[in-house]
Formats: sequence, structure tokens, C-alpha cells
Amino acid sequence: MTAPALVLDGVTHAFGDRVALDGFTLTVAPGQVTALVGLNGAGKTTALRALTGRLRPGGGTVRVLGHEPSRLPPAVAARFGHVVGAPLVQPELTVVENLWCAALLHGLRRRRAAEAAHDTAERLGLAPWCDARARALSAGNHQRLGIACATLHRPAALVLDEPTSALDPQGVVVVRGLVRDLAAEGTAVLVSSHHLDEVARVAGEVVVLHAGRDVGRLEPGGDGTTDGTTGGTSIEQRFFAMVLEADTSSGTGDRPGTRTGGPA
Ligand SMILES: Nc1ncnc2c1ncn2[C@@H]1O[C@H](COP(=O)(O)OP(=O)(O)OP(=O)(O)O)[C@@H](O)[C@H]1O
Repeated sequence: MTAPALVLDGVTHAFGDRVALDGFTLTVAPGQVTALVGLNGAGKTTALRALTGRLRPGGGTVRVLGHEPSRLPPAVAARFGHVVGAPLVQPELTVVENLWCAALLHGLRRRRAAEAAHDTAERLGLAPWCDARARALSAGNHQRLGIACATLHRPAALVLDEPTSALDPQGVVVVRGLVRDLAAEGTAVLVSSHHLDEVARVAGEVVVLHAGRDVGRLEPGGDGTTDGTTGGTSIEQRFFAMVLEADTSSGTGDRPGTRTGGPA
């Protein structure tokens, strides 16, 4: 069996007395796209930050390509890509300069770096902005640039936190295609999102995180042909039912921050 590329195993973390992750376990195998969904404050970003090494969790095990995230050997770091929080984009550099730097930082040689910068700018729809400084980009194009910088080296493992939050419909389609292509090449992808229909289209597994815990899986479409409806029940209805059930069984339904609401 292939070893998972991304591992969170029994991860716990609290900010003061606020529990963000409560024994959360998740693995992503090479070629797999897994989506992490949950309400605001569920713990998604905390889990992704643990994978990027920006947060050392209070307990549990975290591995990226077999290594502890804050101590990735350079050769392994060069096979990892992520956008969690602010992307690694330099505002004073142009789009193409940012892409070029990202390629070199990920170990591509100069000629290959130039090709990758050009190809990725085309792929992400950034070609018209190549000579614009990053600070002058719109929010959506800035997000496209961050994703481009994190993926142009064709990473073996990729972590994206809400990658389509600022994108127009065309950008959503472009990123969906990019994620699918990377997975087809063997990249393990973990993506968080609030767009349930969108993740149902791209992910093979949709994990519901609630109050820091894995409370179940939503059955995704995965083939791009579904609107996320299964047996007449929308993916949103199934999501809210799962969250409500988790609150009910843990007796936390009245706790601030855990009210589920949702459609009737
Ligand atoms: N730096 C921090 N200091 C204190 N509390 C934090 C910090 N970061 C996160 N938290 C808390 O940890 C919990 C999980 O937050 P997290 O950002 O991981 O949730 P999320 O699922 O990503 O939410 P959203 O969908 O709103 O982005 C929340 O209760 C949040 O308030």
C-alpha cells in the first residue's frame, strides 16, 4: 500500500481554553484529493497550519511526505506546495518575477523555471498581468498568483486553504482543472472550502470537521457531472444534518459557536 503523503494523526490543539482540534485524524494518499469542510471556527485552518509547520500542535502526529513539517529536508520541502493564510507573494515584484522566484525556490533550474513561470501564468489566466506588480493585482488575481506559486513545481503534496474564496466562476473552473490534473499526476491534495458543491466536484473524499473533530464524510460526486445531490438530498442538507447530529450527540448544541442553523 502506498504511504500517505499528508498525515494528521490524533492531533489536538487548544488556544488557551478554546479547543481547535480534538484528536483529529486524516490521511491523504498520493493522487487523492481530500476536502475539509466545516463551519467557521471548526478547526480547518488550524489543521492546515499544522501541516505547513506554522503551528506546532499540542498533541498528535503530523507528517508531510514522511517528515515532521517544521523540519522538512530541503529536497522534501521542494516537493511540497501550500497556500494557507497569506500566499508567499512579494508585493513589489511583478507577477512573472514572483513566479520565477517561486520556481527557483522550489529547486527548478533556470530554464525550467522560466518555462514553468510562463506555462503557469497562462494556465491561471495571469498572462495579461505578467508585468504588473503583485500589489496592484485584484484580490482574485492575487489569489490566482498565490496558487500559481504553490503549484508551478508540480508538488507531490499540496495544501490549499479556501483557494477559490476570491475567484470568479472562470477562476473556480481553472483551479478545479489544475487540482484534478495535479492529482492525476500523483499529487496528494488537501483543500479546505466552504463551497460544498465545488468540493463535491473535485474531491474524492469530503471530511466534515466540527468543533475540532471528524464527524463524518459527505459523499462527493468527484466526476464533475454532479451538482452534489444524492437521492434528492443536497450536499448542504447532508452537511447540516451531520453537524446537528454531532452537536446533539455531544450535547453542545447550545454552546456559543456551535449553533448549526442551516436550511430546513
Ligand atoms: N491564533 C489564534 N488565537 C486564538 N484562537 C484561535 C487562533 N486561531 C484559531 N483560533 C480559534 O481556534 C478555533 C478554530 O479556528 P480555525 O481558524 O482553525 O477555524 P476554521 O475552520 O478555519 O474557520 P473559518 O472557516 O472561519 O476559517 C476557533 O475557535 C478560533 O477562534
